[in-house]
Amino acid sequence: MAATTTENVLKETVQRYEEDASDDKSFEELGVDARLIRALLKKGIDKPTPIQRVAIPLILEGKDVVARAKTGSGKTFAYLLPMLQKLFANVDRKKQAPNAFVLVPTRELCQQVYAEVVSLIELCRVQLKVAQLNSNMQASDLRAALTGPPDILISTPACLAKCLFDGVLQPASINATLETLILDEADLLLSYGYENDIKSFTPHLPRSCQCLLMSATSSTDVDKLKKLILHNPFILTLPEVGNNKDDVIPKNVQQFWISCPANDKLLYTLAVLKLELVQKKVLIFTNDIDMSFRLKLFLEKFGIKSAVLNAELPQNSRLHIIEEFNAGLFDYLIATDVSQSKEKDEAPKEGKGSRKSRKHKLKLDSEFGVVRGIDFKNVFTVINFDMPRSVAGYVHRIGRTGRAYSSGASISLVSTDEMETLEEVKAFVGDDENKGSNTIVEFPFLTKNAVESLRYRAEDIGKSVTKIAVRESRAQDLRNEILNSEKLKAHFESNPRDLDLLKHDKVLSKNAPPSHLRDVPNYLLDKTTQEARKMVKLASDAMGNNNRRKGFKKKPKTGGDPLKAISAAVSKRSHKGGSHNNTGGRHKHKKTD
Ligand SMILES: Nc1ncnc2c1ncn2[C@@H]1O[C@H](COP(=O)(O)OP(=O)(O)OP(=O)(O)O)[C@@H](O)[C@H]1O
Repeated sequence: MAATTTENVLKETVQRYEEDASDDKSFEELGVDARLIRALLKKGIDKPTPIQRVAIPLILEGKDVVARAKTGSGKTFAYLLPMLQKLFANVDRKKQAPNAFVLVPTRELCQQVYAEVVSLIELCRVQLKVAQLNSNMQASDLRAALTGPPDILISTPACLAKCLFDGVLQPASINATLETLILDEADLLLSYGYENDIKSFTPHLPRSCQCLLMSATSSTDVDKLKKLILHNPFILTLPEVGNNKDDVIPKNVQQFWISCPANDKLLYTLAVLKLELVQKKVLIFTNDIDMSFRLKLFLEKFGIKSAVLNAELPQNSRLHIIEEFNAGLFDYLIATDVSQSKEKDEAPKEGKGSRKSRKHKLKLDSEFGVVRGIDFKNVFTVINFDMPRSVAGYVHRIGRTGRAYSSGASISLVSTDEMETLEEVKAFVGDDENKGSNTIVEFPFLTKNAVESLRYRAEDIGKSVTKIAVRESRAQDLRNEILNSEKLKAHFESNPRDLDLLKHDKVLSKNAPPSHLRDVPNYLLDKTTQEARKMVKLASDAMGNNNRRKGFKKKPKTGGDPLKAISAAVSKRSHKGGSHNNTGGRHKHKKTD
């Protein structure tokens, strides 16, 4: 009976907050500290996202919160802002352990959250110390990082467990000091094999510790964690305020698919990119590392430079590739989230905490960490060169675009073998064109003629990218990146902000790409294609892509719908009698080549 009453009270309060979320409340009205508001403004952020509107006041009131909101909805600031605000008010210099733990599933995410916290602290000019740990660190390094101790600790659960096991952190100090525990990407923590690690510190959490659990999707794992850590939390489910709860893909992402024979995927990718039918930056997903190199070598021959990102690369390189891509130093990134394809088939059975199963999971996990939860900045287009094997994988991939208030598009190349997955995706997101956004529809801009006009060149070049060439470049890239990684390690210790040291989109082909393949002559383009590429260029302008590159976040004039942006651009053009100042979305920014 008592439980039901508590539940009712919680439900009512959440309902009240969710109603508030649909208001256009400012950060100030949410009670956010003026220093943090100024810091956000410097980052180009002036109004909260729905999840921030609901979660921030609850967290500031000291409530335990479980927040589930779609990818890219701003969950990180939803917990970081109140966490920092709490620390601003109460810096305890005599403590024996950090006041706040932020636990995330991968090292990439540790780095991402760490960078965000450090940047907020610097912009606010407050004296808070943050430490980031990873399981590669020796006990002496861990001890050094925890000397002080820092106010905030960002780590994976495994590394925190290691600190406890090695006596680097004392359970009693945690019990005496910890005020806030945050589990970010909570839907992934258990599947990454961290259950025992989490169980190793939960007994030491003080009762007064505020616990927050953030996730993009709901799962039994999130429920399990909830039971393990939280008592009577406020459950916030905000896929879209007040809408269908399964609606986890941002509305501002236009989803397309193209039916395409498996053997023609290189050709179709070339057509979409070379004919400029999509806006940059572009993140391309493959299920296979060899295929990512094949695609890279192939595109190189046509003057399209790209970088590859996969779990095989050393950690420092991976972080640096993401930083460079985010900084706009190259436009095409080919990522392989291999384990996503293995997830269904190979993941060990749940609940087996054995060393063997942990090891196996961690291997998969490091691969998974390449993509899940990573905040790739200003990606406009996601291309599924290979279809992901699960709908959840699809949701997370597509979630790399359309972050916060920006818009984006996705194109999935679907072979006959992959039709089943497409059907599952369609069943999940819908495919009714009349329903407008948030459905997956056939890509309207790529004509058969346009594809065929490139076939001869593509097949010719495709043949030259042999298995041996792929293997050699993969090995070469790995050697380069291992070398880079060492340089990076040394360099970043003294210049953590320097991005310009190394290039990741280097050409790997032994022979320079033939110059005649760089441009597509106009006679090869049919009328529809010429119109489509003009529209994409204009849309790119209309959506302020040039500004985004410089780090501004500009809300699209068309409310975030790229197709609307296209029509807006077209009508603007016809209004001006066809003359316009066409910068064409081709950004003039410094590249590292
Ligand atoms: N209020 C805001 N206005 C504009 N941009 C924002 C706002 N809040 C966050 N962002 C930006 O939106 C992007 C996505 O935010 P974040 O990484 O927190 O999303 P997320 O919900 O954690 O996504 P995922 O589930 O994929 O990890 C980031 O680049 C962040 O800087």
